[in-house]
Amino acid sequence: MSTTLQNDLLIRAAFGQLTERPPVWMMRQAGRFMPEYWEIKNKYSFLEMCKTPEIAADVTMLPVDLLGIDGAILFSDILVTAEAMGGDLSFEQGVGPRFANPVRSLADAEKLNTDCLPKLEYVADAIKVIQQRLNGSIPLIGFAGAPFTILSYLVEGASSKDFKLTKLMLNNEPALAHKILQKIADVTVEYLNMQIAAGVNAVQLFDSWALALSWNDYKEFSHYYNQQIISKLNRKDIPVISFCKGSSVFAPIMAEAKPDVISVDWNADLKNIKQSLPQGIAVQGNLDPFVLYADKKVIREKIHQLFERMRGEEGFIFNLGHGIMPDIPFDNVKYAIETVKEFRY
Ligand SMILES: Cc1c2[nH]c(c1CCC(=O)O)Cc1[nH]c(c(CCC(=O)O)c1C)Cc1[nH]c(c(CCC(=O)O)c1C)Cc1[nH]c(c(C)c1CCC(=O)O)C2
Repeated sequence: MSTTLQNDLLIRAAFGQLTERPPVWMMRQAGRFMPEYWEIKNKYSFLEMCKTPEIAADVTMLPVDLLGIDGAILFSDILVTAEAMGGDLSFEQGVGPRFANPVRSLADAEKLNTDCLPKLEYVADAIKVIQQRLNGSIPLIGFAGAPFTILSYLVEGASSKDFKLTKLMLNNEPALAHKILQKIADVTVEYLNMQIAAGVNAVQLFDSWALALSWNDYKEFSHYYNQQIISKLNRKDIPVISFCKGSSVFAPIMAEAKPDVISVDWNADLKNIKQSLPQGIAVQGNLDPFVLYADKKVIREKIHQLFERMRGEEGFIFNLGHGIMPDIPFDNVKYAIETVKEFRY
């Protein structure tokens, strides 16, 4: 697939090559910071948008057409796997995701359905529509949520600041947590392989809230499952990107799962992380997204600072350390992308 792309910078960098400039895409690049997103969002609910392939494709294409990024990311959400497994999911304005039936007991866990791939068929359909629209221009990145992060939403029933109930389960009922995590991992393998079969050019595993875990808990409740998933993907020429908040600390463990790319939050020095990893693993990141609120002069300086630090490093994809916030000015995002694209090593 990658050999036929007009712009394969992202794929080359993901496979550890030195590129003429860093490829750029941004987590949450199709979202509320774009007025054009709201034009669509005002007409449909978020889940309707995800589940209607033509609409998911329209939203996926917004940053492609308006920002000129080097990679498109499928418009969907990490929580669709949990919904397909039986989670009663809704997204409320200003509240975020909610599961009306949180999973907190063995009986709840047993109800989770792992035979749910047909319910996610709309994602494969969306991928096919998006690939027609992209028409070989840039790679399409598919994704899924990692089991620990999905578990946290299923247990808490909503976004959480401290993951109190989730950690209580890990500590008091580890066997229950493992039962749920294994079910999520099994679904995630099938789901990502479905996305690969439908035509994505790369996949990213989002373990956004791994940051909440201690070193040992990360190994036991997160890494163990991420490694299983990554080892079971039909990767061939499809690079696998592993993202978590906490990667500044967990990168050495993440590397053991053998992803092609580790996506790094903004706490660490990216070159130090890169050089500490086994040969051949690429890095993605790691601009603090809050920089995008600043003056353009500052945005430019911080991007160039990162690039100078990464000069000569093979396998570097520019991205943020986490997603774009909804109130970041569109103009600043566009400026940041132009700044990356003008740069040459
Ligand atoms: C934790 C997480 C979620 N979803 C996701 C993560 C992991 C990435 C991260 O850590 O930011 C991943 C995600 N969510 C969305 C995408 C689409 C592609 C992209 O542009 O990156 C991706 C890759 C769309 C979305 N997912 C959501 C929106 C906003 C929906 C709306 O319009 O109200 C979008 C565009 C809703 C969502 N979905 C989720 C939350 C917490 C929320 C509400 C809070 C928030 O908006 O940040 C769960």
